[in-house]
Amino acid sequence: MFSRTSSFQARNLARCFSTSLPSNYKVSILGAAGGIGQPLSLLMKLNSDVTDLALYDIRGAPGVAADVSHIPTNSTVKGYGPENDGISTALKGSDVVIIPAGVPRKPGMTRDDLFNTNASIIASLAGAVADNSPNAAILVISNPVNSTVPIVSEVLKAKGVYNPKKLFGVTTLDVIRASRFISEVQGTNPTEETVTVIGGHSGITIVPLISQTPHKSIPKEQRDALINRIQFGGDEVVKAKDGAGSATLSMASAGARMASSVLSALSGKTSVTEPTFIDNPLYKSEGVEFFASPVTLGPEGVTEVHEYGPVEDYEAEMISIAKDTLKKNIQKGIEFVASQKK
Ligand SMILES: NC(=O)c1ccc[n+]([C@@H]2O[C@H](COP(=O)([O-])OP(=O)(O)OC[C@H]3O[C@@H](n4cnc5c(N)ncnc54)[C@H](O)[C@@H]3O)[C@@H](O)[C@H]2O)c1
Ligand SMILES: O=C(O)C[C@H](O)C(=O)O
Repeated sequence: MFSRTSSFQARNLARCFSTSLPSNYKVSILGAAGGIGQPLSLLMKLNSDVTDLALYDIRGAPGVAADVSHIPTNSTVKGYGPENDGISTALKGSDVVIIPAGVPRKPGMTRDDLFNTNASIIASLAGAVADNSPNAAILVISNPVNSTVPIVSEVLKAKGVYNPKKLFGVTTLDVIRASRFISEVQGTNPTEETVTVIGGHSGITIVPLISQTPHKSIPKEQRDALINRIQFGGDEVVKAKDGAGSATLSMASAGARMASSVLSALSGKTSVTEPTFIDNPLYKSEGVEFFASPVTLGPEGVTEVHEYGPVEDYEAEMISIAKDTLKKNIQKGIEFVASQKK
């Protein structure tokens, strides 16, 4: 399915410059009027690879579109609601579809507690993507990512349009948190810190590989606290927002970074390596169908899935624990779609 490499030494963001082709892409955002959707719409309006921005939400998208459309960049913006089958028009011709639609956590909830509400939202949006933009790259932000990505995959399979090279669970927020948090501990510049984060996107399934950074020798107590903060960074924001939702602005920044990498690779301008939660060939023999690995992106989506490389014993143990939880989360998504067919 994908090519693979035997080890991954490069940092999370390796860019190999090739030809510079003009880009001309349509991007749709589903859930565009939400806490993530609005700043993400703004950031995609600022992306020069985008010429057509379609904003869809069950409420409020035309207003967001009117607002963002006044920014003088080279793209047109249109907003769509559910009336007149707005989602079909929004999706038609899309090269990239970004999905932050769904409910966020409140204090005391896990991401898995969102499953009952978000699973059906995601399944229905995935069906619309399959019908209207089957060749688009799909970036799933809605939680629980460990289950919503398998849901999208099952829906696309049922519609006969599944391309595993173009389905991405967005785990970039874990990556940017890792850079920020490690720089706080080490007193360094966060823009120069890169940490490979693998596994999934919830608590113990988030595995930052500190041993592959220049800071592998930080004292164990400090290191454990750092890993815990990266794994549970989402809870920090949920607690601070005190019932008003979860991370939106940092998430928009992370989502825009991932979307920009995908767009840049689609155009053949750059080949970028980013960790992302994909239908992963590397761990299927262990029963783990999806796993976030560093992935090189190209004009057809995923071109290479990288092994995570050498890790220390404590990290190997974390990876093993993450895989056990991931198997259950993935199965839950698959079973949800199967139950809808009955
Ligand atoms: N992957 C990550 O790292 C990450 C980070 C932060 C948040 N999230 C998740 O992203 C999701 C959105 O978070 P938010 O803070 O933007 O929530 P929000 O409530 O502010 O916005 C969600 C938006 O989705 C819209 N929506 C609901 N059902 C829809 C449907 N069927 N079609 C189109 N739009 C629909 C709502 O109208 C709303 O505007 C949550 O599930 C949250 O847990 C993921
Ligand atoms: O924590 C959440 O529920 C939102 C998001 O997944 C995050 O990591 O911030």
